[in-house]
Amino acid sequence: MGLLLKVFIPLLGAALAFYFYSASENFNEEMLRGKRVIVTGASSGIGEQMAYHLARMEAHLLLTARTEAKLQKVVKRCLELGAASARYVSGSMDSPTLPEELLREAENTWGGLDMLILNHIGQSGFTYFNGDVEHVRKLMEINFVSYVALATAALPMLKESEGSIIVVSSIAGRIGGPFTAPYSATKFALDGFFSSLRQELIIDKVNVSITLCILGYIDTESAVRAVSHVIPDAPAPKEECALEIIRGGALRQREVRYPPRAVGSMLLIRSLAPEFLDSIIRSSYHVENVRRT
Ligand SMILES: NC(=O)C1=CN([C@@H]2O[C@H](COP(=O)(O)OP(=O)(O)OC[C@H]3O[C@@H](n4cnc5c(N)ncnc54)[C@H](OP(=O)(O)O)[C@@H]3O)[C@@H](O)[C@H]2O)C=CC1
Ligand SMILES: C[C@H](CCC(=O)NCCS(=O)(=O)O)[C@H]1CC[C@H]2[C@@H]3C(=O)C[C@@H]4C[C@H](O)CC[C@]4(C)[C@H]3CC[C@]12C
Repeated sequence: MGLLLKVFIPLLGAALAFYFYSASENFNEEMLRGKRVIVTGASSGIGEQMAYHLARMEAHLLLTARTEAKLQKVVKRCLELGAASARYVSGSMDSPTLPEELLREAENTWGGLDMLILNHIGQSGFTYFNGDVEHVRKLMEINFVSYVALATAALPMLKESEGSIIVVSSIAGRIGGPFTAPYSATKFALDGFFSSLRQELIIDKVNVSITLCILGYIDTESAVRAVSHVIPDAPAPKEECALEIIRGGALRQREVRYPPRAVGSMLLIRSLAPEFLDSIIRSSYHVENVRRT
């Protein structure tokens, strides 16, 4: 039984994940040439790396995040890398007016939109839930409600272009591990909303694809800072992660899993033996290093 769980099931998961989600055969970077793409949370981490890949692919870019100075640098680099055009709108996604402002900018500048990449997250710690309900409310607004508002404002243009919505989520949006209760809730909510919306678009014969990205631990500065003292695993590279997200979105896949083996194995074990998975997660963390707030 031990051998079955440790070796066979992860291998089977990896094989199935490879079969269902491998996209390398059909992807061509020219698919993105001249496309009009919005990337949120583009001032750092995975969002920044997606902007650089899209720039090399000669897409038109509209980037957003709060920090103007960082966005200016990312836009400059995108233009050096070959973006067809690159601009930004700065602001916080807890503002209810920013989604419409951003989509108005896309309409005025480009007259349409091909791809909306929803990637930003608000600040949250990796720690025990301390009862701060106001934090949960605010994080829901930034990590979930603003995604809904952005997709809603973008849909008329995406219907016109038969475009794509890419939603960056996490394994924490499928499996509730410890120390991420508010964050995990926002990511579960994304799955519920966008999976339901996908069904409605299909029923209405609207050709707008929705790709949900289920990511494991990635080596962005903020993630490593938050968890490296608790999680001993090596994080996966943000550059490759960013490319896999774009690839999956361009191919209109329902789901992207990255890193595929780790994420696929966890999801498979959870469906077969959820309590066993919970205990593996608890025992693999250095819980003694978790700082209470
Ligand atoms: N790194 C990881 O291990 C994993 C990441 N993910 C997901 O990947 C995505 C990117 O994560 P990652 O690159 O690590 O995150 P980062 O912390 O590196 O980047 C977060 C981005 O969001 C922006 N942001 C933060 N607060 C706000 C706000 N209030 N309004 C608008 N923008 C905001 C930040 O810019 P600024 O501060 O300038 O506003 C930044 O551009 C997220 O959706 C995350 O859930 C999923 C699983 C694992
Ligand atoms: C705690 C991280 C969020 C850090 C943060 O606040 N970022 C915003 C900074 S900013 O406002 O200044 O821009 C979490 C972000 C991603 C999480 C990781 C994840 O989603 C995958 C795993 C899920 C599992 O359930 C727990 C471990 C994870 C590696 C998880 C850890 C917490 C994050 C790094």
